[in-house]
Amino acid sequence: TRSTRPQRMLKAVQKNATKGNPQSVISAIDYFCKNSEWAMNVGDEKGSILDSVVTEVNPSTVLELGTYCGYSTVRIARLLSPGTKLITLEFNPAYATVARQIIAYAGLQDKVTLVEGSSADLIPQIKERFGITTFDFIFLDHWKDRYLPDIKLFEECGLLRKGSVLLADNVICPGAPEYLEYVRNSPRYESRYYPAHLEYTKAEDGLEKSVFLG
Ligand SMILES: O=C(NCCNC(=O)c1cc(-c2ccc(F)cc2)cc(O)c1O)c1cc(O)ncn1
Ligand SMILES: [Mg+2]
Repeated sequence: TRSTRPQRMLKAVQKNATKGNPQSVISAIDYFCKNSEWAMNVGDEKGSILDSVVTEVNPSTVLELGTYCGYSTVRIARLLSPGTKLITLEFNPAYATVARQIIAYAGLQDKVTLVEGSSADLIPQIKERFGITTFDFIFLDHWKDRYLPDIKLFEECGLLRKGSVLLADNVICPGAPEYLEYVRNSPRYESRYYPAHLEYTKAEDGLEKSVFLG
């Protein structure tokens, strides 16, 4: 039977990247998406903004919602201080299987805990299952209609502290209008929009960075 796009992306990484070299994995995926098949990775333009925010925050506790093939997982994990791990949630088992292999090819498996399941189920379990009190940095890149309910869940579960940084992909395309309205109008967040483009295209998109004020 025909391979899937994530499987073809993995093959491209195994063919064109160097094992244990995260930058070469990132470049191989971007090359595949620009020259072979578009895929919904955060991409190089928004990825550079992600890099700068992660570097600025230098987080000790990190959560990513929406692993997909692990592109942004590799981008984030390669910047973390030694001993720091990130938790990434993926609902789709086929995506998770490819992501584990791409993360391992980059040599970052010891810095990543990939959990399969829905954010609605997993967020309330995080404190107990992973011994986390609060997150320093959260990257939202999963189902766009889950951004708002999940940020409310973070608040309810006490997973945010004064200064926690949330960075959301695709706030313009496909869009997360209710989430934007919430973080931009809530007195509990300081929000800033980083304009960019939908990965590998000229369509408008961007990242929204929101700092929890406590
Ligand atoms: O599709 C699941 N997650 C990906 C969420 N991410 C996106 O949907 C996403 C989409 C786009 C996008 C933009 C323009 C366009 F024309 C088509 C797609 C871009 C992005 O950067 C994303 O991040 C999924 C499946 C499943 O079965 N269970 C749980 N989650
Ligand atoms: Mg995205």
